[in-house]
Amino acid sequence: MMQSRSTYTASSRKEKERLLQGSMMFASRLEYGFRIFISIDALAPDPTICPHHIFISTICRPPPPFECLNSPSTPPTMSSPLTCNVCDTEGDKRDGQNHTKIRSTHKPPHDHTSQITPTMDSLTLVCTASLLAAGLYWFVFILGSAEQKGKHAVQLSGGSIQRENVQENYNQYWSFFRRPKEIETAEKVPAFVDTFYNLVTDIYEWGWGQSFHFSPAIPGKSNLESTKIHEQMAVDLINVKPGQKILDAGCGVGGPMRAIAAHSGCNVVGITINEYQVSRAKAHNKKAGLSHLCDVVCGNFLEMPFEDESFDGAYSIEATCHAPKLEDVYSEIFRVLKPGKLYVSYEWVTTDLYRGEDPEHVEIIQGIERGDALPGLRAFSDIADVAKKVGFEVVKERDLAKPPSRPWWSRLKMGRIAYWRNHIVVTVLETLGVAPKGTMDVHEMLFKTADYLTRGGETGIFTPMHMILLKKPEKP
Ligand SMILES: C=C(CC[C@@H](C)[C@H]1CC[C@H]2C3=CC[C@H]4[C@H](C)[C@@H](O)CC[C@]4(C)[C@H]3CC[C@]12C)C(C)C
Ligand SMILES: C[S@@+](CC[C@H](N)C(=O)[O-])C[C@H]1O[C@@H](n2cnc3c(N)ncnc32)[C@H](O)[C@@H]1O
Repeated sequence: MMQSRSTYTASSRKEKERLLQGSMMFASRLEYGFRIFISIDALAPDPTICPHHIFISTICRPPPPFECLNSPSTPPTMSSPLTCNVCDTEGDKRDGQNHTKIRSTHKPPHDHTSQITPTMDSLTLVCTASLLAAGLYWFVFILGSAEQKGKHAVQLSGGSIQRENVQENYNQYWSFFRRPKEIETAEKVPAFVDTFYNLVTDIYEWGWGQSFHFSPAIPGKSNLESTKIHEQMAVDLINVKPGQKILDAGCGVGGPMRAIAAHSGCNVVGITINEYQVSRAKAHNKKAGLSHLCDVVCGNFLEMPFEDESFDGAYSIEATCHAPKLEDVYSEIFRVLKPGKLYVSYEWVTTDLYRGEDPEHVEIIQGIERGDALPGLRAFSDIADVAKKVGFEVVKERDLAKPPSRPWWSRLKMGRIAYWRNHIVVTVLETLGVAPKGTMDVHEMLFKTADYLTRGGETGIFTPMHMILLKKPEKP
């Protein structure tokens, strides 16, 4: 960049050396404290500054403690023929390569310090780039991954849906709600639920973790620990022994399955309607070294591909709420359970505080149904009746969300700042074409759903953890 020019006199060269020394000292003093500002400034180049020397010119904005060789008594004008003390090119002259108007290096105040080039130039450039890269990495990977073991934001996909069809599938998902009769058609529900999980599975994993359910907050325990305790309680309730075979109806990506297998030593078979979740669950099982205890099948829990009386126990966590008719899934679970064995379910229901005539209550429940692919929430009082109807004995029934349990929705509320950050991450990634088109819409839907769920919890009209423990009677 520095070119020798025979037009320079010895004294001007000496003077320049002196200047260069002074500039270096000054700049090194400034460099440490100002680097960030310099870098930011440098990102918005002033068009009157020589583009080649932009960084250095910016460093030297504070007046230097020495005289400028080229500082003219009158500031240079567009027409004044000055010489650039960095590249020694005369003002207004174009070299066709690096400099548009060399005159611009003489923009007051003193831009002579641009002589610190090229080391400073590249150093600042490298530092700026590194800072930006580190910031971006931190934002997307560290902050962007709300749950430690979740997915990274850059991996967000539409599940088994091809990326160019994500937007269309999201629109289709909403069309179920625009035509309420569709949703009442029970046979269409599994496909609608499947579409939903293609759209949300990655976002759930990214922002929530591998267990797609709520749990009561436990003082002094992390979300991950509280979740595990809630899952282990389910298997403790069904009283199974190591080596026995248990069913996970609606297993998601298998967070509960792995916790339960590791805790109980049982063989867990999970079923989910969503093919993408099967592949995720299998990959997680393998990574956790639990493939020998955990198996996952893609299928409909309304008509399971399992033999009658083939399981020693069964559980479902926040999954059977997707069934258009609860008796259909309960009767299937009844069929595959061995006589005398237990089944526990954590159900999503409206509580006795829900009033169908209260417009706010209706709005909240509708909001929960639409954002969670539910064909219609049931009342807590219906659950035991359905269970008895299909042949189960009710052993225990309790809303695990009731005090002294701590609010399950506090995790949703605490995450609000994270949701905004996620919203920015998703917007950036979709705009850059990294995340498929439609991801922003799905994220926005979940964002609103989180609000409805919180309101459901705060008003007490809804619970996602109505626990019911059922027994298949022994054969007479
Ligand atoms: C049982 C079901 C799912 C329950 C929960 C696991 C999910 C319900 C709402 C979801 C979320 C809402 C807000 C999202 C946020 C905007 C995003 O940035 C990160 C992910 C969320 C936190 C997401 C995580 C999962 C939920 C809490 C239903 C479907 C029967
Ligand atoms: C909210 S997720 C819960 C997953 C898991 N129980 C957990 O807690 O992580 C609901 C699960 O039910 C499954 N599901 C819903 N309807 C289903 C159906 N008809 N057949 C099989 N699985 C179904 C979904 O695919 C999803 O895996």
